[in-house]
Amino acid sequence: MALSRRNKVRFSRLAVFLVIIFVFIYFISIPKSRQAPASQASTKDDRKISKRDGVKDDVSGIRDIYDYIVVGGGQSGLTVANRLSEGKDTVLVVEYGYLYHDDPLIARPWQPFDLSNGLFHDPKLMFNFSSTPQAGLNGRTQHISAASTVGGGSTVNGMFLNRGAAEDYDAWEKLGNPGWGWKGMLPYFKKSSTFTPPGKMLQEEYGATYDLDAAYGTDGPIHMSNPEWAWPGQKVQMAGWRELGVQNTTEGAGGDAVGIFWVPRAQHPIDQTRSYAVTGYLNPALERDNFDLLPGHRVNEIILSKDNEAEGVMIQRRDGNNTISPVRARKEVILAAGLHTPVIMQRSGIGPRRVLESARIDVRVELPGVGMNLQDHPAAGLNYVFTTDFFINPGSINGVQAADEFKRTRSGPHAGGHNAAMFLPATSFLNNSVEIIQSITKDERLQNLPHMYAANPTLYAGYQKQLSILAQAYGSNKSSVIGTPIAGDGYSLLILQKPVSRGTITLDPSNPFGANALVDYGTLKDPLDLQVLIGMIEFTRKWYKSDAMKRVTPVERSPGLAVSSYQDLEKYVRGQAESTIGHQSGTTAMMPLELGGVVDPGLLVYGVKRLSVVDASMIPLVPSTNLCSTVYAVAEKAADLIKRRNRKLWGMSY
Ligand SMILES: Cc1cc2nc3c(=O)[nH]c(=O)nc-3n(C[C@H](O)[C@H](O)[C@H](O)COP(=O)(O)OP(=O)(O)OC[C@H]3O[C@@H](n4cnc5c(N)ncnc54)[C@H](O)[C@@H]3O)c2cc1C
Repeated sequence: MALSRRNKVRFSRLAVFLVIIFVFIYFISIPKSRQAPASQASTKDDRKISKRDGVKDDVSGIRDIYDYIVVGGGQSGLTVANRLSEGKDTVLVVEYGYLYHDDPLIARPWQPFDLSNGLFHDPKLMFNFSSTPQAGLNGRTQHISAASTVGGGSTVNGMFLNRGAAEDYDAWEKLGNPGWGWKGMLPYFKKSSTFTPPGKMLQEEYGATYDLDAAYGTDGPIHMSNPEWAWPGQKVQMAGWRELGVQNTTEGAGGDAVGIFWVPRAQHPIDQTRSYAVTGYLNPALERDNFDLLPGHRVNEIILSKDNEAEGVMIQRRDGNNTISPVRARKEVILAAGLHTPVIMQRSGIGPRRVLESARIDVRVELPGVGMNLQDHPAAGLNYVFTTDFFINPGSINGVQAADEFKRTRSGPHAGGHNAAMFLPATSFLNNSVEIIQSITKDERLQNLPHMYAANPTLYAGYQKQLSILAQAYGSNKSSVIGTPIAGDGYSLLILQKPVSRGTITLDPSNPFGANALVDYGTLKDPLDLQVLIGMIEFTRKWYKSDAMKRVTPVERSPGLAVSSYQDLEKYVRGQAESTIGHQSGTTAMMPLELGGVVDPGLLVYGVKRLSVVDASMIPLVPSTNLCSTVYAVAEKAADLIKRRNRKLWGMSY
């Protein structure tokens, strides 16, 4: 039926009116308390968004429904999203941060050679808030070290791409997770990486070794390589450790991550630029029609059906617009929001009853473990000056010369930083290791746990199971409890790899949707962690006195040799140590429900259908290593598990 012109005008006015009414009713029906404030970002928006079609500016550019929605376009999120979009399934990644494709500091963070002011602390790339006061650190708060940009931690991290020892992953299996031991993880370490062996100079002059077959892949998305360059001081430092009985390990990435070994960097071997989730996983996915990335948007909560099925997510722009929009997922909602994964679950009514009730959130699924079991790698430092130093050393580099050398040769200090490390078993440096091992499983440990553990016996049960595994690890010479970079300078960063203290991440009950998460690292709350760090300080002082180290005539600047009694060292560590090196993990642990676990070995959240977790928060017990390559392997394995179960459910879609 043809409409007259006047009727056409009337009809379109009516349609516009109805749309306005609908939109108005929809948005006033979303309580203000479920909206985030306009922006929590402290810096101006100077992002550079790729013009590629898959990068969306706004919800108007995305579909109403996707097969998969990935919450968080950080390291694990991009990895999983790439693999899930390999076939025909549609995938949306919602990421709070922005995409900075062309930032030269991301590609080569070593250019200014001052990381204290550089990439790690660039506010545009990071979440900018602090932890709660840390009782174990004299009440000091800690800067949260977590990325908020596309690529997440892989965009900002130190590019040190090591792996834990086989026993670290076998511990995950022992915690009730078949298939997650070293044997189950190795194929995914390999799948995620392409390894280029160290060059002739590193091998001949510095003794760099590797074992290609035992450890590496040759066609994965992430490059692992070392520039043909090292600090001369590193040789001396390694010789000093050898005097104290520490052995060299041929290959640290093949399950034998104990002793002194060379560590490849997440670096492209040709141009020495960062190889990360954006270059390895995002860029190829952006070529596909079935893949969309929505940066600059925050997922507030998961949409749950009446019978607790994850149907989609509620998303909101990060900058200045309080509009909240739903997006639906046909197959699965996948949480990859790192530090914020437990908070998103809690906002959605999934978590410990007391936490949810204090924030007046309806309890949809009571899961006591959500936000508990927080682990990181706390670190303390010793500062020395080498009065007979080498040229060139990290303190003496001339930025202009180094930049010029890099331009000419693609080598020198600007070609890349740390490339060697030492990881030590407890028995190799602690005088009282037997006493410490015996005390690990004692009941006194329970007194140092976060008060929220008291509300649920499963949390205690899980922790006690972890302690029994930790006691074995502390007694094993194939598992390390301290790691330290071998960096060629006089700063010794001593990193505790197997803490027994635990922390929590919870929403702020006074403003669950708007305020920052409450992050309590629980650092050094348990005195056992302190004992181990102090034991390592003493061992490190011995090392500075070794014949090899005498060559550089080291003089201790801090804490200073006058600080030598246990009490004085305790004071020093509590006043100086840091809670985090960006390794927040464990808060939605993969463990059985009766051990306070949150996800099953398929990474599905207990009590919720079609909701999984794939980021570092699924780690039940933090491995003795920096986490980047572990996160890639977990996410690769997660993608296989997710594809497999959905293929069964939905029939072959590709
Ligand atoms: C400064 C720093 C240095 C590090 N150095 C090293 C190193 O040298 N070697 C190493 O092996 N490891 C290192 N790590 C650790 C490693 O990079 C991380 O463990 C890893 O990247 C974590 O990956 P993820 O996927 O779990 O989380 P992330 O990569 O942090 O991803 C989470 C993403 O979710 C987004 N997000 C959060 N909330 C929301 C929301 N509500 N809605 C939408 N998106 C959201 C965030 O913006 C972020 O991009 C470092 C980490 C940091 C922070």
